[in-house]
Amino acid sequence: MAQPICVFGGTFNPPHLGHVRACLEAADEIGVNQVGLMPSKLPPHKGTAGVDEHDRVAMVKLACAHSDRLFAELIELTLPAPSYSVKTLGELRQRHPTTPLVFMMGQDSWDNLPSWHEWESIHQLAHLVVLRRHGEFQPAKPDSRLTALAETAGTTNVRHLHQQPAGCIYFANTQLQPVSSTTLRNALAGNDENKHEFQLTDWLSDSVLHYIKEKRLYV
Ligand SMILES: Nc1ncnc2c1ncn2[C@@H]1O[C@H](COP(=O)(O)OP(=O)(O)OP(=O)(O)O)[C@@H](O)[C@H]1O
Ligand SMILES: O=C(O)c1ccc[n+]([C@@H]2O[C@H](COP(=O)([O-])O)[C@@H](O)[C@H]2O)c1
Repeated sequence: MAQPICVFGGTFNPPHLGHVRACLEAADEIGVNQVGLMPSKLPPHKGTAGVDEHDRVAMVKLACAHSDRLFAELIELTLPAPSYSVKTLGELRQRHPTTPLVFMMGQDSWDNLPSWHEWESIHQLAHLVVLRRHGEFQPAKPDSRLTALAETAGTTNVRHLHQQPAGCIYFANTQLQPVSSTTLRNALAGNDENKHEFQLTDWLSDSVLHYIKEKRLYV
C-alpha cells in the first residue's frame, strides 16, 4: 500500500504542542510516517497571519525539530495568496498524480468547511483527517451539508486512506489538546506566565518559546 503524503495546514501563529501532539497521534492512528506542517501565506478567513511570514516559518521549523516525523511543508508560500486549500491540494495533486494525499484539520476547521473556497472539491483532491478539538469550538448545530458529506465519504477503515488517492473523510480518535494559538498569544502578551492557568512551557516547545521571547513577538 502507498504511504500517503500528509499535510497539516495552519496559520501557526505560533505553532504549539497541541498541533504537534494531535497530528502525530492521528498519524499513528492512520499509519502515516511523516506529517508536513504547512504554514499558510495568508489564511483566507483571518485576513492577516498576525506575525511576519519569516517568523512563522522559523517557528514551524523549530516545532518540527520536536520529532523526526515532522517537516515544514512550505508550498503555500510559493503560491498566490490567499492560501485556498483547494489550490494548494490541487498543486500537490499535480506533483503527485496517484499518491494518496491526506489533509489534516482540527474539528473547528471541519465545522467551517462549507465556508471555504470551492469546499466541495477539497476532499476530491485529498482525504480529510479531522482531529478532535475541545468543546468551545463546537457549533450548536452541525451543518447538514457536512453531515451529508460525512455520510457519503466518511470511513473508519484506515486502509482506505492508503488504497485510494483521495475522497475519504476520517475522524481521528485523538486526545483533546486544550490549547489554541490565541490563548498562547494572550498569555504571552500578559508577560508573567505564572499568572496564567497553564505554564507556557506545557504548550510551547522550548525552542519556539525562546524564539518568541528573543524576537518579542507577542508583547
Ligand atoms: N489544540 C488543537 N487540537 C487539534 N487541532 C488543532 C488545535 N489547535 C489548532 N488545531 C488545528 O490546527 C489547524 C491550524 O490551526 P491554527 O494555526 O489556526 O491554530 P489555532 O490554535 O486554531 O490558532 P488561533 O487561535 O490563532 O485561531 C486548524 O485546522 C486547527 O483546527
Ligand atoms: O480554502 C479556504 O477557503 C480556507 C479557509 C480557511 C482555512 N483554510 C486553511 O485551513 C488551514 C487552517 O487555517 P487557520 O485559519 O485555522 O489557521 C490553513 O491551511 C488554511 O489555509 C482554507
